[in-house]
Amino acid sequence: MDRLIEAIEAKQNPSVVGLDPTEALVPEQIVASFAEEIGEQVEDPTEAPATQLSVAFFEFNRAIIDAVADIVPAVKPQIAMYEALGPAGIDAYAMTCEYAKQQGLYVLGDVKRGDIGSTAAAYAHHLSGIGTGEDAFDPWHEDAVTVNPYLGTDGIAPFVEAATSADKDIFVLVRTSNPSSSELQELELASGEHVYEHVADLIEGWGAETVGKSGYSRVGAVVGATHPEEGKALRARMPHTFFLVPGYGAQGGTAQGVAGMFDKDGRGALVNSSRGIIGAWRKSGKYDESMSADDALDLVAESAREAAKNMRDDLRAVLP
Ligand SMILES: O=C(O)c1cc(=O)[nH]c(=O)n1[C@@H]1O[C@H](COP(=O)(O)O)[C@@H](O)[C@H]1O
Repeated sequence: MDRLIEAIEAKQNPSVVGLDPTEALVPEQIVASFAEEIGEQVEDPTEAPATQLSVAFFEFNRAIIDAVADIVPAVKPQIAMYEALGPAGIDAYAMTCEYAKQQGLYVLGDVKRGDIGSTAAAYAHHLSGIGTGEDAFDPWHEDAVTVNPYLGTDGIAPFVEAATSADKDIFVLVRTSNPSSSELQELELASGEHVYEHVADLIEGWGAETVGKSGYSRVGAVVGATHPEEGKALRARMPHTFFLVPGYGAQGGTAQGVAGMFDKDGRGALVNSSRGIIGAWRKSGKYDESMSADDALDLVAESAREAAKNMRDDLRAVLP
């Protein structure tokens, strides 16, 4: 987590841009501009739409990354958006991670994995890559991944091990931002605490051996921006755990609401916005269906930069 914290301090910005492209979030002329090129490349014409959209996702992401790389410390590509398109989408995901890393950004792969120990060990290759020494190969280019704790310690341990040996991190779901998160997470245990509080305590334990010079461990927690009070209490309960805080913007989370999730020095949390940044072009009032693909990409980039700056300034305003 020390690397992430250094990156946040260098940019004086505890926010991350979520790269969650969908067909609706990419201006249609950008997608259309790849029709001819893709039509010539694919053998099976039924593959063309998914391949075309995947290429468009990558170009869209690249424009956004170029526009925000000097402002934000990190990006969080959400793999679901890419997996939806099959193998071409997965390529676009990995290429996005690689490009972001080349631009000096910390890449948080939102893959939300979790399984029995032997399978978790395979998923943990997201962090450790494959091969060793001269044959080492990292197909994913992620600095961290999100993990689901439902399977308990043996579903987490392989990720902690891989993170430790590769100098990377994980973020484990604790109190998620979605409306029905309370169905399980708020259940009360015999001890009187809630399930999510018990998960919080487990996370402090899972990370205990990996606390870095920043005072935070490699095992972070995901705490939704839509739960300001619980987030504040979790901050006190989890002194060595860095928070990923999604749910800002599109889901209603605000800078005031997340302020309590930072520590007394204004560190300890990274706030995510995806649609609020990458879809900002739709609210710019400048989009026109007849504009060229290049102009649309410029608008996407310029609007994302503006939205990322506004988010940074909003967060700075509530931090010490
Ligand atoms: O792990 C996450 O990042 C996550 C956890 C959570 O509790 N809520 C949540 O929204 N997310 C992710 O954060 C992103 C939020 O996107 P926006 O609502 O568009 O900003 C999506 O990629 C979600 O999958």
